[in-house]
Amino acid sequence: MMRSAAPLLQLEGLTRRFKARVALEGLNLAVGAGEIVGLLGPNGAGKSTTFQLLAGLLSPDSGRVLFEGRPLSLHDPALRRHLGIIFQRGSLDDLMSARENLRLGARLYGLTGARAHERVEQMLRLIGLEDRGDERVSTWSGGMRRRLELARALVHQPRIVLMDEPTQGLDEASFRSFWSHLRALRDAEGLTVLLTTHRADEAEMCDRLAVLDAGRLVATDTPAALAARVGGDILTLEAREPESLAAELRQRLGLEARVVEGRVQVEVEQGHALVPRLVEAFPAGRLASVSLRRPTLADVFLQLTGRVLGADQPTAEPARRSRRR
Ligand SMILES: Nc1ncnc2c1ncn2[C@@H]1O[C@H](COP(=O)(O)OP(=O)(O)OP(=O)(O)O)[C@@H](O)[C@H]1O
Repeated sequence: MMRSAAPLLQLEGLTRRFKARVALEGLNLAVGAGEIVGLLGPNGAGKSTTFQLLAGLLSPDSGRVLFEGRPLSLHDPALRRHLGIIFQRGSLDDLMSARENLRLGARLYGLTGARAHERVEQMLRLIGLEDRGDERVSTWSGGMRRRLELARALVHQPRIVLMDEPTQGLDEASFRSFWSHLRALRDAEGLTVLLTTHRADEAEMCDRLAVLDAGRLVATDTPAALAARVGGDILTLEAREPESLAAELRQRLGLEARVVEGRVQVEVEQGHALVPRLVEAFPAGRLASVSLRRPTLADVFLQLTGRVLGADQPTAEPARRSRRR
């Protein structure tokens, strides 16, 4: 499918405070037609606030949202019908079947009769649940429900779908299945997607990411370009006394070592060359294990903000020099 770079959705200087607390500070972001863009950040970064501003559940203190260059007002149904929304808590009616949920979704947007029927069946097929459509959704697994949420958000054929933490709580298999259906729908319907996430694996699936930290945009780029900002490899060392090991790595070997969630982490150019040196420098009693891997988006986030993605607290090493670039 061809993707155009012209922005379908534009966020301009979006700012929202809750009393003295700034939840979002001057967010600028353009989302092109056909793109899957992820807002990535830990708890409290401002993702849900952004989502609520877009969904029309909150109004901004300043800034605006444009859809195809036109300001998106909270109460303009003509524009709002171009949006499909998946809330974090979900909006399915448990007492209804999947088909009934989809029909209700269609009716809310004025889609009835044969056209509604056709669209409901098409959506059930696209999410691979056409055989289960008459079952009550209360009996369904979390993964099946999330796929149905997706179908329900898209039943009126919106141009863009907003999803707040769409795969929260899903296991690996359901996560994969949700994303393969989302991609298929994007290709089949020319859909544009803006989602929030604090999962590094989900962020990897997006075409482009906007990294948020404490209400501010700290980077926007493709996942690959962001990952490339962390040069080389990530070495993770397990030790009984991680803090003292990190200090020694810094002093003796001049490495940029930090403690992340109880393990020592080092970012190095040539990880495999360093492993034997480490094993030699530190006797077996001090070093329980050494592992080497390529950087993930969680490492990128740590480098950009000094914070662990998915955690509420700063890393256990506040004294380290700031790595904000
Ligand atoms: N209704 C509200 N009243 C007061 N403070 C709020 C409100 N909503 C959000 N905040 C604050 O604004 C900041 C941003 O919150 P937001 O919910 O947007 O973060 P988030 O990135 O979505 O986090 P999470 O992943 O936990 O949902 C936080 O400090 C939060 O406490």
